[in-house]
Amino acid sequence: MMTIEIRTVGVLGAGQMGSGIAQVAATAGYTVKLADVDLERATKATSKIAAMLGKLVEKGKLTAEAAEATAKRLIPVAGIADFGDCDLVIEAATENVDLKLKLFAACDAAMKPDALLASNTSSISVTKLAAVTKRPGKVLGMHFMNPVPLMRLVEIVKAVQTEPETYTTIKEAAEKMGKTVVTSNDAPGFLVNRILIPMLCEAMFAVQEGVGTPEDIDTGAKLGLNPPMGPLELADLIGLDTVLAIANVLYTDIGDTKYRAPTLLKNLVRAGWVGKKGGRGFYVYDEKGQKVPEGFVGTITLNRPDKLNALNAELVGELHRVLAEIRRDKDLRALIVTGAGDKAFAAGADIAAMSTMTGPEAKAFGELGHAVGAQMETLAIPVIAAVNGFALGGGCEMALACDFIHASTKAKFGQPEVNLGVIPGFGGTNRLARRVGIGRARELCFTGDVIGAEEALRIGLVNGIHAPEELLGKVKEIAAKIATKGPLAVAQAKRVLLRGLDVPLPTANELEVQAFAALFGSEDQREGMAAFLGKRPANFVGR
Ligand SMILES: CCCCCCCC(=O)CC(=O)SCCNC(=O)CCNC(=O)[C@H](O)C(C)(C)COP(=O)(O)OP(=O)(O)OC[C@H]1O[C@@H](n2cnc3c(N)ncnc32)[C@H](O)[C@@H]1OP(=O)(O)O
Ligand SMILES: NC(=O)C1=CN([C@@H]2O[C@H](COP(=O)(O)OP(=O)(O)OC[C@H]3O[C@@H](n4cnc5c(N)ncnc54)[C@H](O)[C@@H]3O)[C@@H](O)[C@H]2O)C=CC1
Repeated sequence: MMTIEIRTVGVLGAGQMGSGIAQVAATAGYTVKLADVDLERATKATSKIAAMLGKLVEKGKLTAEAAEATAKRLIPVAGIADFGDCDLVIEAATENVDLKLKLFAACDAAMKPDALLASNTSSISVTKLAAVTKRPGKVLGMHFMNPVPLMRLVEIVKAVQTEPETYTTIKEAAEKMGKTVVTSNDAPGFLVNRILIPMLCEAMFAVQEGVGTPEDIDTGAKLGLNPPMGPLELADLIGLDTVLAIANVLYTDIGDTKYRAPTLLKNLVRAGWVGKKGGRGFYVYDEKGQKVPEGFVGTITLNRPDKLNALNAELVGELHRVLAEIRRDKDLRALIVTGAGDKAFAAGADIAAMSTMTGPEAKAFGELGHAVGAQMETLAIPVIAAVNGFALGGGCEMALACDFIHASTKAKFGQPEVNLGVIPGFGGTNRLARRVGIGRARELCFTGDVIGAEEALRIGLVNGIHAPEELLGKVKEIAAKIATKGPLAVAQAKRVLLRGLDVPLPTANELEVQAFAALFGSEDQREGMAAFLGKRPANFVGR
């Protein structure tokens, strides 16, 4: 019996797997119709694939003509109703049996009678899916691996009903997409996940029982067993929701408790921490999907909210002590300073306390504030101010002593000391002039005017403004990004930028050359450059 010749492929589900399948199918010369829950998602995924093809052109792995022709073969569509002219539909929607049964019945109704229907399911019975269609002989599993464009395997799963011609046609199609095929009969988890999922779950049980940290488990597996990724890194890549769904199928269908999912996995999924695609799983990821080291970002919160975090001798003294401790902490790579409550970063030095101070007492207090500013400026790690409300007087000065400032849209800045018959005493006059220019600093210090976040952004006092509820998250993202960079390099950049401000340009340039050269020979310099050349993320250790 002849089976259909495949020209047009429908892909249902435009997530990480569906997008990859659409890319390799279009690259192989098939016309591809990509659908998701709506046209918008399918269109977004199509644009992402086009961007990915563009990257391959930049890297010289694909010609511009081939990329253009491939992109033209990719058509986002609104849904299953558009699959009428497809010769093959590959379903790659969320791993949920009820959903897939519904989608299979709908595809079957929309597709022409001789077209083939495959599922990329990781674990669900293909025989069960075939049984809800009127074409059970034309159904089978076509299990691609993640990331689809890079992984060479397709596991073909024969349903009980699959006709031999269906198998042969699909095998040829997979090979045309550049893949090697292995064949599995329909059993829970097929071949690859039957082996993989218990291994991933075992690694999670080890974390759950406190046997080792995720880092040690992954490093142990990578260096001891030689796979390219550790089991927990791989679970994060697959998606913890998908791993849980597969584990549940294995457990339910085989009925052996050795396949049960760890509570830790269930809890992570309940928390929405589904791995790399969601930004957090066993590890934390930035927007580019790069792993962000945790525990490297510290936060100091000025905590006296009933007085708008006004800086009295006790609070400034405590700040001085904590900063001295932070200087000795070899693990920290960035520090955030913010204020408690939702009204103030710090509304200045404590006016009640200052009102009774003698000249010498005021001098001592001012010197303590200056010492704190100098501590922040000379720490080897960047200090970022997250200004969540008023930053007035000494509060504005504390923020200015940080390397840079991000603020909430309701932040207010000012040096209103002239209203009290004094001037800034924690370094505000000079740091403000260096940050926003002498003219603006003079006006702010002479008038005592208080300015809003927009104006602070306009004059360069702050680097960015954010909705109040997003401020700390955004600043943490910036700090986390810095924490992924070479700590020695960041420290040298901070030092050169600070010291360079106060010396003539030729001297500043000399400082830069010395710092640049000093980094050569460090472990981090060797690692950073080797990682670039090896096309992998760098793992900096600060040595
Ligand atoms: C002599 C040593 C030299 C060393 C150098 C020191 C560093 C300097 O350069 C000098 C300075 O910082 S001088 C201080 C500059 N800051 C100001 O003038 C802002 C004062 N605060 C305000 O205008 C309003 O609270 C504000 C507009 C911010 C908010 O108004 P609200 O009506 O929303 O809130 P309030 O009801 O006023 O405030 C809530 C509670 O916080 C207390 N407070 C606010 N700012 C304070 C401050 N800077 N010092 C002491 N207490 C302060 C305020 O009194 C109130 O407390 P309760 O009355 O007990 O509820
Ligand atoms: N993540 C992995 O490493 C692998 C996953 N798979 C399988 O591939 C399938 C998809 O997984 P991923 O792409 O990782 O998940 P994903 O969460 O990245 O993508 C799933 C996509 O399905 C879409 N979807 C949900 N309901 C839909 C509906 N009613 N109609 C159309 N689209 C719908 C979602 O909007 C989403 O875009 C699952 O069956 C999974 O088990 C197979 C091999 C590896």
